[in-house]
Amino acid sequence: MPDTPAPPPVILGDEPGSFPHGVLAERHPAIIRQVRDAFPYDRAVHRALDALLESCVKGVIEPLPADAHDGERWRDWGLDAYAGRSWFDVPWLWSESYFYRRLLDAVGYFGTGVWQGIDPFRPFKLAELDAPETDEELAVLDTLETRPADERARALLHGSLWGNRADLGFRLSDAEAEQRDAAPGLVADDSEALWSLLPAPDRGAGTGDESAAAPTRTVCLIADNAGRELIPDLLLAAHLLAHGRAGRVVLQVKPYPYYVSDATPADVVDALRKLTRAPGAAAGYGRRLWEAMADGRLTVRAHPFSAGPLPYAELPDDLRAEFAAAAVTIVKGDLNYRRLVGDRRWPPTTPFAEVTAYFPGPVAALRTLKSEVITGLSARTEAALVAAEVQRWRTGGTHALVQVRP
Ligand SMILES: O=P(O)(O)OC[C@@]1(O)O[C@H](CO)[C@@H](O)[C@@H]1O
Repeated sequence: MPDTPAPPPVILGDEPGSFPHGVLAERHPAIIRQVRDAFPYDRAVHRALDALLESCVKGVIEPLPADAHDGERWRDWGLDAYAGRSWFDVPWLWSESYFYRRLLDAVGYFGTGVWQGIDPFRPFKLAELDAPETDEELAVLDTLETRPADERARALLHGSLWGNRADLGFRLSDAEAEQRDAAPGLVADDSEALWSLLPAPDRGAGTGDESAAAPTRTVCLIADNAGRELIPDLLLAAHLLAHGRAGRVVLQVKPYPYYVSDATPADVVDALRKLTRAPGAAAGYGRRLWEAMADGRLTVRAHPFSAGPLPYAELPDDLRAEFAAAAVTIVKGDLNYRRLVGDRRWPPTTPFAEVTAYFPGPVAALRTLKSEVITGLSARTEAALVAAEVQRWRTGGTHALVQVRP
């Protein structure tokens, strides 16, 4: 049997000065401060936030409270092995996920008191949804109305891709991120392979009702951020449904607030309301999506694994079966990319198809580059990026990719 080389090391946060270390040592304390200032929390919450702040920079990972509703799940996800160790010495992906779980505990999200179920990130998400930039982006839909369907499809795909820059956690530790111009061109672009997985029906042979053409084709869309990313994701979903490229879209969101701006079911509702109340063409998209929710062509799922600390190689059976049955699973964003390829120090030219071979069905990644993990670059692209930016291209959020494994 041929020897399979061992995969490269998993990323930890233990190297001072590195990007992952900065997230644990600086971004997490900043998130605690921001959340604390955004609500009139009581003394118990302030004390719990103080304790989390102390623990996450100087302390060790502590177990969940004995009565935690998801204690067993987190034990299955490795808590027993990591409890008592420094946040910096365990897989970075795991540390980050557990931080958000602990933050929700600290603010009483899972408790029985007054703060139960209150999203600590909601004020930031709403501010973004109401920002003039969001309205400007929606107004662009009016100019697309008269364009051919294929051109509209490509524009909406790019809208969804670049929407991934709208990540409130990222902007917290990189305040200039939004001002930096996006780099023209993608570092990898398999968008044609994506479209060939989702062919538009042949209009000549059709009944006139294009949406009837692909009744059985399901697209799974693993969403990332709420607001200015989720809206273009929903617009893309609406287009796929309306033009018969998909008969059904399953939108996977997080079951609870996570990574500051990650979308939850409540955020989907906010985004749909925003669309239906917008002027111009946007309202039509909103109305069609509303109807699609009602008749089951658009479903929202919030699986616990979506906010789990593990790579997708460890998908639970039910999700595995869902993705296996989909025409394609579209995986949005940086964190989901890390989970898809494994949060490891891959040489950038490692083939994307190789590292995602385990995925149960066709998969497409739409991501702006905001962390060090990368696969599937050509040697030429990597060399050009390094020549221009040393390693800054990996984390600056200015580059993007569409990678597909059919
Ligand atoms: O998944 P997203 O929203 O595109 O990005 C998440 C992110 O901002 O958070 C992580 C660091 O905390 C990185 O993976 C990335 O920079």
